[in-house]
Amino acid sequence: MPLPIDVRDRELRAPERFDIGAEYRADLEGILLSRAELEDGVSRLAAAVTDEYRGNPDFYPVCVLKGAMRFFVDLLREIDLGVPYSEGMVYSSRYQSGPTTQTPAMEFFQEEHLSGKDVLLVEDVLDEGYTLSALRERIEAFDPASVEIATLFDVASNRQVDVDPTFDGFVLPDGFFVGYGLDYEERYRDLPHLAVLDPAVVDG
Ligand SMILES: O=P(O)(O)OC[C@H]1O[C@H](OP(=O)(O)OP(=O)(O)O)[C@H](O)[C@@H]1O
Repeated sequence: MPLPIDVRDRELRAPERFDIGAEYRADLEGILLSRAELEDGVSRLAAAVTDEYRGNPDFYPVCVLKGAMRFFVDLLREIDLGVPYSEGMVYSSRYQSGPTTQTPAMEFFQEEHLSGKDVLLVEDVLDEGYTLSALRERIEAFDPASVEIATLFDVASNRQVDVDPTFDGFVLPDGFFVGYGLDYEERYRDLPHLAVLDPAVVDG
């Protein structure tokens, strides 16, 4: 199956059918992608990234914290370029206490290492696009050789600014997703599946 995998029309499955605790199940409307389906998507992305960067010591994957942490580790575990390369990370958040901002708060680690590198921004979800647009602009100021994007999830219908991923895992419908790094008020990142949160949890 070619990437991205479009799951916009897929039906949710009942949380009771999955190996998750009752404390979680009560808060979920349903499961869109199981752990096994996520693993398969990550493997396909890893193969595509490997094909593109094989033998390139300037490959510089950057983890966009915190949401992409799990995806980043799982992706890199399956990438073997045959040469040593280095890795970076950036903390980025649009959702500080207070209203959502278009420009994320961001903090790079070792941004001087970006110069001359073939940067791959590794993101859990590309939604409105403000985050990756701002990150890319900031990275370009450090004179990298190239900047590409790998996202596991893509809510393409929500895009507000022009950002296209080079490596795109799953195209999602609009919805409030949690799991595999995605959170609601910092909870549910640890859920191994991708689920839709029950609106009652958000509405209180
Ligand atoms: O395309 P956008 O509409 O800008 O949204 C996508 C961003 O939102 C989430 O991060 P968030 O700011 O919630 O921080 P987190 O990674 O710590 O959850 C997600 O991890 C992306 O970085």
